[in-house]
Amino acid sequence: MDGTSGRDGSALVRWDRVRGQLKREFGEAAFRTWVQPLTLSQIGAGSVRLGVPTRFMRDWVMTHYGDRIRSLWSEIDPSVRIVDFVVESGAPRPAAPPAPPPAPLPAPATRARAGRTARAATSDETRAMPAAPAPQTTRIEPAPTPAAAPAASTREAADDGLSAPLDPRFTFDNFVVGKPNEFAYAAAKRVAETEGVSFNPLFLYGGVGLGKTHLMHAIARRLRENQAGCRVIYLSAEQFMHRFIRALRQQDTLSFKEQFRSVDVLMVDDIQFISGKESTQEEFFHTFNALVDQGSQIVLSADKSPSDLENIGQRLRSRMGCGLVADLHPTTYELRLGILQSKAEQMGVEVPSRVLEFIAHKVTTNGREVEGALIRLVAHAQLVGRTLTVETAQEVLHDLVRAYDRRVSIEDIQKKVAEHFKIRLADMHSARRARAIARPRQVAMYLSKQLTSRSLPDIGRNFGGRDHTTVMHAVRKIEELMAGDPAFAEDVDLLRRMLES
Ligand SMILES: Nc1ncnc2c1ncn2[C@@H]1O[C@H](COP(=O)(O)OP(=O)(O)OP(=O)(O)O)[C@@H](O)[C@H]1O
Repeated sequence: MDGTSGRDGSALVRWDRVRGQLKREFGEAAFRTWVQPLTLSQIGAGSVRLGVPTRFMRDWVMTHYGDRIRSLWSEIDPSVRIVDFVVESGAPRPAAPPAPPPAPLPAPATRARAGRTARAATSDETRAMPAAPAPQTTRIEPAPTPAAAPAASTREAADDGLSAPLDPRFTFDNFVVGKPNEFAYAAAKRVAETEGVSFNPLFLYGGVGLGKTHLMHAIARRLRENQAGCRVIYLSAEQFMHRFIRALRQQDTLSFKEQFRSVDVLMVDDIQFISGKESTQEEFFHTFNALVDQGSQIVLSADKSPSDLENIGQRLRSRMGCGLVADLHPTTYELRLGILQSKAEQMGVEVPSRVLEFIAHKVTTNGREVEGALIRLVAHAQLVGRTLTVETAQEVLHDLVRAYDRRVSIEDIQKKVAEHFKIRLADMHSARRARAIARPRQVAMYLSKQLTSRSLPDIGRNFGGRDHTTVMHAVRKIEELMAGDPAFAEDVDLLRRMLES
């Protein structure tokens, strides 16, 4: 890389064009938060180096915008094939808090998937860089095509062009196990750690963002690590279909069949994608049968159980359901908290436990959304130099919290608690002090504090005009009782889960 001639006027013009296009595509707010702080550090033969102010920001930009930045550079200057992101402490930080909220949450499937094609630079690549200060470099290269696949520097890359890259964060060690996913986790581990076939197929299913892809990647990685020579192919059903269509177009279905039928483990993610796509289903059905017959392992994931998949032929559905079907249930508070702790650790940031608890209470959908909320909060705090507090979280995540509060109201909580403890709803507002009445009322106040973002005085008003200190006392009392009495804690937790579902 020629650092001296690097930042000439024409390079800056090209960088401006890339930035202009990014702004049009991602919008003003995302641009201001993520693209504006990048600086053109160097440009040389075939590569561009961009400076990023923090490591966290580098990871986020690389995952969410890296591929697009690289392809825009290549469009404007076809000689550019590599874009490096380098943490440079001197790179500008945005002067003012970005308003509106910093960045869009990653759009469920597409953004996240696009991010997964990026890979961290290997130490060899980093050594090849000039001696310029590049302590934390991450590089985006074009996804290898079969013809141009580089000599494998990672195991994933070694697996010819068939397999999709594996996200290095999606390992068994990073998967948080709780009641909702313990069965799926155990089944996934069994497949990953058994030589030969376990359950065929293993079919993992569950709603959006509950960890199916994470488990699939973990299985593939573990198999490759532990079983040398085992050919493991992991790809999405969409990629399977595109490969099939390409083979049809190139009149090369024979080698397509050979490729897919010679693997030891075939893993196909989001199999619901082939709903209504009859030729792909037909081809997949034959591949499936051939692999089962020859004793290869198959692992599939979907958003529904095999029997509930619509527009997939009956015979394929029944084949898919004849191994082990394991579902991932919606997350609980504890699981979300565990996921948040694990993600914060992976991001290398210290987040106060009260903040993590706040997110786990307020963002109740799935792993992807809680992670998105955490990233957004940490990015905001880092970029505008604020400390991570519950108040910051309340402010930065206000849209998510509001959406949640619309779902659970104090009235819902009162009704559910009254029903559960068999007291009259009117007693939530009454002045009666008998313990049989006062305790459920305290539970309802506690849950109102946990499950809504209403203030203490506001909660008090909804309980017969009580004072905020009464609510505070109720919250403390219930926390104390829960800590000392597991049966009571379970009861309160059950109520919370019913309200959250
Ligand atoms: N139990 C868990 N432990 C750790 N991380 C989790 C867990 N569940 C979900 N996640 C995280 O949530 C995010 C979304 O998970 P993943 O992509 O695996 O979801 P999915 O079930 O495949 O969703 P989709 O159906 O949308 O593809 C990932 O970052 C993943 O690491």
